[in-house]
Amino acid sequence: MNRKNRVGTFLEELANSAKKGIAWLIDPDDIRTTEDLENAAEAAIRAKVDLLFVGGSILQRNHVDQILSHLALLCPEIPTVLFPGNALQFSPKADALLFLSLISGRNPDLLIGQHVQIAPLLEKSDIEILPTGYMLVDGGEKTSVHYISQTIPLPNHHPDLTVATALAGKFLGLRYFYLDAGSGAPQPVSMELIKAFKKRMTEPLIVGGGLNSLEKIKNAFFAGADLVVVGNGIGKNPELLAEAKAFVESLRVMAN
Ligand SMILES: CC(C)=CCC/C(C)=C/CC/C(C)=C/CC/C(C)=C/COP(=O)(O)OP(=O)(O)O
Ligand SMILES: O=P(O)(O)OC[C@@H](O)CO
Ligand SMILES: [Mg+2]
Repeated sequence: MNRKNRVGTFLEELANSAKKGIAWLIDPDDIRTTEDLENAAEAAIRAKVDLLFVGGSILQRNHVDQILSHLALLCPEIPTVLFPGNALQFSPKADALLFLSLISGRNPDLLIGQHVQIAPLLEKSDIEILPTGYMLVDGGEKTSVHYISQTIPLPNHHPDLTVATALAGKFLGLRYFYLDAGSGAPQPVSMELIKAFKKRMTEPLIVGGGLNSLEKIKNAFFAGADLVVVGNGIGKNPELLAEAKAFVESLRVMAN
């Protein structure tokens, strides 16, 4: 087994420098034809996104495997990262897997259950495994993840709870953290929460949910997010990816 460490190294590099990254979350349900996928790959290459996340809370059909195989041919230079709502979405065709544990919740199936189901397959694959503390934050509205996970999100304005949760995750051995306000959240994760995390934690921080404008994305970065995930915002404004990436590039130039 030759397990790579490309995505983890990239995330750690972001956390240990002034560099920032952009991931595009592709919802498999939005990919209906080969043309949809070709267009997505072309847009990802044009915008120079750093990572392609693939997954959803639930899927209408499971063609994740096909999507990942095609993406590997269409844009081999952009790593694909599975962002699974459950073990059914696992595919060894991705470059990496967010091995999410929903540490903001108290649903044992999403803390350890789904993980046990998939562990033997993971051992046999050479996919990169990213042990990730996934923290759902109240984004002002109930989203699919709230409903599917049947958990209560962290309050968006009580940083001590988020920091305590992240610290517990770190002491359990989790190496990456994801603050998510949920897909399409009216209010993204607050700058206050992101800043509080970054003040106490050195681990890479992924932030997503409701980041549907350049201003919101910038705020997440200014507060300290290392990698920003954008999903639904792209459907409404296809230029958002390129704009966000251009902003990230300008920070890179300033840092050098
Ligand atoms: C480790 C493995 C294999 C599984 C564990 C899975 C866990 C813990 C998941 C946490 C909870 C969860 C359901 C996360 C899903 C996150 C996700 C991919 C959200 C994407 O957005 P959607 O909620 O599908 O958005 P739309 O409603 O816009 O389609
Ligand atoms: O679709 P959006 O709102 O960008 O959210 C992305 C992702 O963080 C949701 O889990
Ligand atoms: Mg979805």
